[in-house]
Amino acid sequence: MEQANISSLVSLIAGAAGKIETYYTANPAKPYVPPLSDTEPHPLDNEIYPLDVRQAVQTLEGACAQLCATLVRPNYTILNRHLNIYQTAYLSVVLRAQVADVLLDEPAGLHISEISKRCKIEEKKLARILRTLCSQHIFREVSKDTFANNRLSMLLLSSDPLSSMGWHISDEPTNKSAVHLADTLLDPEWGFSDATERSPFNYALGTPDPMFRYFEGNDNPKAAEQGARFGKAMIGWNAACDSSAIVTGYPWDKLGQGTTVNDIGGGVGHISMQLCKRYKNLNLKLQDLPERIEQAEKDIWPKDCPEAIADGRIQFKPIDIFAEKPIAHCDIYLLKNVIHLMSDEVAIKVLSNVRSVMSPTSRVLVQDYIIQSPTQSGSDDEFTLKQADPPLLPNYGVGRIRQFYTDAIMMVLLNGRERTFDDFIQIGKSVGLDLVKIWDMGESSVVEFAPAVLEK
Ligand SMILES: C[S@@+](CC[C@H](N)C(=O)[O-])C[C@H]1O[C@@H](n2cnc3c(N)ncnc32)[C@H](O)[C@@H]1O
Repeated sequence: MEQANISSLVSLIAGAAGKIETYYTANPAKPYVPPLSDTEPHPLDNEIYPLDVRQAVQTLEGACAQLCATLVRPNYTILNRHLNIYQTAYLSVVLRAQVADVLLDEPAGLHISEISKRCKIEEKKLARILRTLCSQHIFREVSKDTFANNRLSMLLLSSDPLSSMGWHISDEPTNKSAVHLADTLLDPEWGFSDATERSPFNYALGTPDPMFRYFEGNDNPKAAEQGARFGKAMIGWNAACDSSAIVTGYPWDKLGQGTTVNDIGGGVGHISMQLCKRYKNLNLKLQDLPERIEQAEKDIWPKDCPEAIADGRIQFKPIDIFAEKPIAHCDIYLLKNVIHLMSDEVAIKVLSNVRSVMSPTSRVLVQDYIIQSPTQSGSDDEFTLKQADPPLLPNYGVGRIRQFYTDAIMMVLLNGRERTFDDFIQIGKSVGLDLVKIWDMGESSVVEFAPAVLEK
């Protein structure tokens, strides 16, 4: 009779927790793990985790979840999963009512009557919502009916870009579209279509425009506001998922003076700007839809990186990647969190447009998740990501769940998808690109392609 391996999971948890604690205690400025009640940032909060610490975090989250799923009665667990919907609904309320902002600079907390007055939500209802979130370690009930911020609720402040991502997920467009996922998939016409404009987003919002077109906001101020909010949201996403790791995880400094990097679908240029500031050998080009490029050129870069404009190290050029070719003969074409927006058919079209303007020495860098299977898939090698040790699921289970949630976001909003290693090889092959290397960025990965060598 096969038995669950409880003690191995417990020791994985102990080992991973110890490793993370050591990482904190080695920090010279604040050599301790801050308590949840602390509202001051810790210097490590926005540091990119070293790979071994990242793996410890994934092991901790994966093993805790696997241990609970194993030991706790199944009907407890499944019922709680169904009830998760209320966490999203409650987060939406506190974001919209800006509760964290109201509690800012109130270390002793505020009585619910005062919070209610300032947030314009009925007192007893708001208390129930806050108490539920406190029980999930978001906010703190200091004494009965008096609430304060804590380490987690500080990330709900309207000034924090992650709160923009919270709005994007818990409100329109994501939440409303996700509610219609089952309807869309069970619709005999919509469910079997890979067309971008046949996604649950279009089903739910009743618009024929793909989400990013909709975000351009033509005659629709609400959509334009959501689009601008999304630009900020991506900054929060990148910080939370360490996806800026590409800034230090790829050998940019080894590239020659004047290397041109075209950040295609680069949004307002959050990554380009970091590359520009850090590596003086790089010249950047930023291409995105007109609205984003205008925001970048007129608003963001003059404020945050005027020196790049003065030195002519940044070029802004709008593009519709579905219909146009990018600027030709760049050394590097970076598509970060862009290819996953697309079905295979569209991704092939976009990448073949890129391929058609590449020089023989150009490279394409695609940064997305590489989907890992929950079943063992041979041994780790230079082209695969490290698998977890048993009894953990080989893909770390809940420890790497964001790869699957991001895949869900793509399906719901755009009929896009995250891809496996084999999917990437296949897509590359079909447009004349050969795989050079997989760069493990801790959570997502960078797939480097070069023009395929033609066989004589
Ligand atoms: C998920 S965001 C990624 C932004 C940025 N690369 C990053 O990782 O922070 C996708 C970007 O693709 C852009 N995009 C979507 N459709 C596009 C199109 N047809 N042409 C050009 N850019 C597009 C969006 O405006 C958005 O900035």
